[in-house]
Amino acid sequence: MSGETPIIPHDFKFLSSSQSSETRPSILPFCRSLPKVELHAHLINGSVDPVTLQELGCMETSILDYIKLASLSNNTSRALDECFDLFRIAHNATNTPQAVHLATRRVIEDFDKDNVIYLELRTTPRAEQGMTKQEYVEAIVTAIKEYQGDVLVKLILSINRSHDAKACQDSLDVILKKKKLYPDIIKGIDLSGNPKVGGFDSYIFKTARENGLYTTIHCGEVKNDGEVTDILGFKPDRIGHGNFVHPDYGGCQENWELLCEKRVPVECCLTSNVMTNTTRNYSEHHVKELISSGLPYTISTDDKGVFLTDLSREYSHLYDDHALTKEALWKVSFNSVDYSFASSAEKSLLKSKMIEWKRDNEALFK
Ligand SMILES: CNc1ncnc2c1ncn2[C@@H]1O[C@H](COP(=O)(O)O)[C@@H](O)[C@H]1O
Repeated sequence: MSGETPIIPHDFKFLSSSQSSETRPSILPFCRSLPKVELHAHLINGSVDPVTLQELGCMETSILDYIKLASLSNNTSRALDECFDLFRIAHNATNTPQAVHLATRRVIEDFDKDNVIYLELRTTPRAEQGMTKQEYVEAIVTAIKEYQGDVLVKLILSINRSHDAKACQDSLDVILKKKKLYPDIIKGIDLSGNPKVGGFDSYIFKTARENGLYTTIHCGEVKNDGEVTDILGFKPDRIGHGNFVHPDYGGCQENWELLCEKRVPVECCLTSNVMTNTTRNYSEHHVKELISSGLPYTISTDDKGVFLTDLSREYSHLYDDHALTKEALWKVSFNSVDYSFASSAEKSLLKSKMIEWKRDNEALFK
């Protein structure tokens, strides 16, 4: 790629670095070397980075559009809708099994470079002209199986909440079929998509659970108290975002109490929430409430390609904006192993790796 025009202009202003207080700037190297666990990453639309889009033949103007939220001020109520408009860009660039395969490989390599030791990717089975939903999933599973590096990779298949009942049932059929074929890779089912559209259909998730899939559901990414009650009542294995649960953050007391009672781990995506304007800023993010109440949570990137972030940067915000110690950062990653959909044997192995890393890197904690 040398000699080509850089995709990201040199004067590009990254929202995540300009908004963080970054009082102790030296934390990023620690976060980089920390072995990390990523549990909430949307594969194609979201995690594919600008360089890979270029490799896939995407036009430069589209690539700049794809990352425009990372430079815009987020104080617009359109930010979340704009984000969903942008997702078509990566979809257009990945409409063959070969492109989906390459995109998956590159996303795994990116997380590998960031010292992620366990990665759960999630994606919505998608049909295109010349590609069925089954072929789409096959291309991703093949890329995961071929990958030879150090990251343990699992797949969560998503249902898009904006799709009609027939399309959701069709996706569920594909998901259950593929789960039977690849039980060690396909571990869970997710509900995602524009939170302002569609809803939670408990039947789909009950059926998935009965068929041995773990469940994670986007919940309270925008205010919707009734839906949050239904989702928490279902008690998924994890929820995504959870911004609008606590009454001080636009939710309600009943739902907060339900979360405290059920202790469903929350996948927190700070930069994504700041950029889509579903939280005010990093330091006022609702993770603050989860930390002070001792509730289970994990830190994730959501859409690292769109928001120009990575998991190390997300961890650095816990230190800079929520005053967590290095020891506490390590514990967040360590605890995330328990919330993952890995097998017991895999969890033990991951935990041993983390304990060993800590023992070998005591000096970094001083
Ligand atoms: C910003 N917060 C978010 N909230 C809800 N759903 C999101 C999301 N970010 C991404 N997605 C969901 O993931 C899809 C892209 O990945 P795949 O093409 O399936 O791999 C998007 O189309 C959307 O449905």
